[in-house]
Amino acid sequence: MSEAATPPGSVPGTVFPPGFDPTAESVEKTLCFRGFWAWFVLILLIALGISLFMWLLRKCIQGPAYRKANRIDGKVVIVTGCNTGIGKETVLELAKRGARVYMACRDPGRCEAARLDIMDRSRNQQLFNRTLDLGSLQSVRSFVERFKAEESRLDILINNAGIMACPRTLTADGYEQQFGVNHLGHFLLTNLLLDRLKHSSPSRIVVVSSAAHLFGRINREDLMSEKNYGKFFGAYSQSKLANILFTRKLSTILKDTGVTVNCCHPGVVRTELNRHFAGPGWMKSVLQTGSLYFFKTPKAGAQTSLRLALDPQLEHSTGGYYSDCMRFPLVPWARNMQNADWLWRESEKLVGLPPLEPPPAGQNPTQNGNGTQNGAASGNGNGNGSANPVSREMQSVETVVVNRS
Ligand SMILES: NC(=O)C1=CN([C@@H]2O[C@H](COP(=O)(O)OP(=O)(O)OC[C@H]3O[C@@H](n4cnc5c(N)ncnc54)[C@H](OP(=O)(O)O)[C@@H]3O)[C@@H](O)[C@H]2O)C=CC1
Ligand SMILES: CC1=C(/C=C/C(C)=C/C=C/C(C)=C/C=O)C(C)(C)CCC1
Repeated sequence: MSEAATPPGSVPGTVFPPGFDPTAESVEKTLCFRGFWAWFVLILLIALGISLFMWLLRKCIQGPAYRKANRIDGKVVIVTGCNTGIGKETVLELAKRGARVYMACRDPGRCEAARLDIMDRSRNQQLFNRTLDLGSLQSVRSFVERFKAEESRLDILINNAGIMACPRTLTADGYEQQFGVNHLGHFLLTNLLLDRLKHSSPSRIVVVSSAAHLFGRINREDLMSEKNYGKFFGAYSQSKLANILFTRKLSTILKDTGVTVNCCHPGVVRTELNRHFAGPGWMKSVLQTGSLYFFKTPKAGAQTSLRLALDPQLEHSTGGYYSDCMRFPLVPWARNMQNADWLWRESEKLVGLPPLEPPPAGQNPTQNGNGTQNGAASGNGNGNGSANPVSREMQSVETVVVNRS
């Protein structure tokens, strides 16, 4: 038997099996990554993959932006709670599009700082600093009175202001703070402005609610959370559910008037809404760091409000709930019209507005739904010495022109 041939370059005497080509193998080996470079490339590829994934995830978290370029030159807009957060970004965008914006804030100093900043960035001088404390029905009335003296029209009202998970405190009128500010203050404000909105139709109301409404229930027996106060899952989520029921009821009241009303969840947004967070410092730090990546920016959080306020395609859409600029169906308890009716009547009494509709048969018009007399929740201790704040409001209703036709 003859031995296999020894190819040139191989160690003399080495025996190779038939068909084996050692030159080809050495070429192959030089093409292969090994050692440091192999690891370097592998790690680089993994890092690139992770970065791409994180970039896509962040894009998804930020959600879609309102991209239509329509302008609203000269349109009159009110935005509540807009010295910071989502409200400030909303005003900035509206100002860039030429709106005349009334910035309705509780702290005139903070409002002025925001107004100057927005004027600078938008080159729009038509921004006005107006004081509105939604935790005081008197402040709401004063704001409306001044606004009506200044403007004969109102094209867009954005009920944005909000307070979350604070310790149990009361509004100036003795109502639980979150229900009072997030729902009742806006309820009165909107009702007092309806005549201007109707006069300016087509016009729009945007209500900034929250996905927290999913945890909410309207607690007819304890609307002011006197017996049981849960900061987030009780009072805040109830107030945000109230925002939605208010939107639903108002959309039926405003049918065929040319005034639309929609509500939204802005997403989880990195703002000052957490200011009452009382958890441990380490948790705050973790959230602070995580939120840089996993929360929306205030600008991204403003996009759904902006679409509801601006999109010509939504001119006739009303009564809807939106998130990430899209309409979403509501859970049954957020479209329960019996609850919406009850809450509407109850809110009328609590803010001292005359009833829009007659009370249901068998109910004393001076009684609220849980059988107690009208007025702040009993024993409210409102701290301003007023014995019956709502009856005082009832009186002052007569002094404010309430055109609800
Ligand atoms: N951030 C989030 O993840 C989410 C926010 N939302 C909703 O978005 C809205 C905007 O919140 P966001 O921007 O995040 O929060 P911020 O706390 O950053 O802004 C809230 C605004 O509301 C104002 N405000 C609070 N209380 C009153 C009051 N009594 N009268 C008038 N204005 C008041 C604040 O004024 P001041 O600075 O003077 O206190 C501030 O301007 C709220 O309705 C909130 O419930 C909903 C879901 C998630
Ligand atoms: C505590 C804390 C934060 C977390 C805020 C959270 C968790 C907000 C959630 C808001 C929701 C869910 C609102 C719904 O309406 C921040 C901003 C990261 C800053 C650092 C401290």
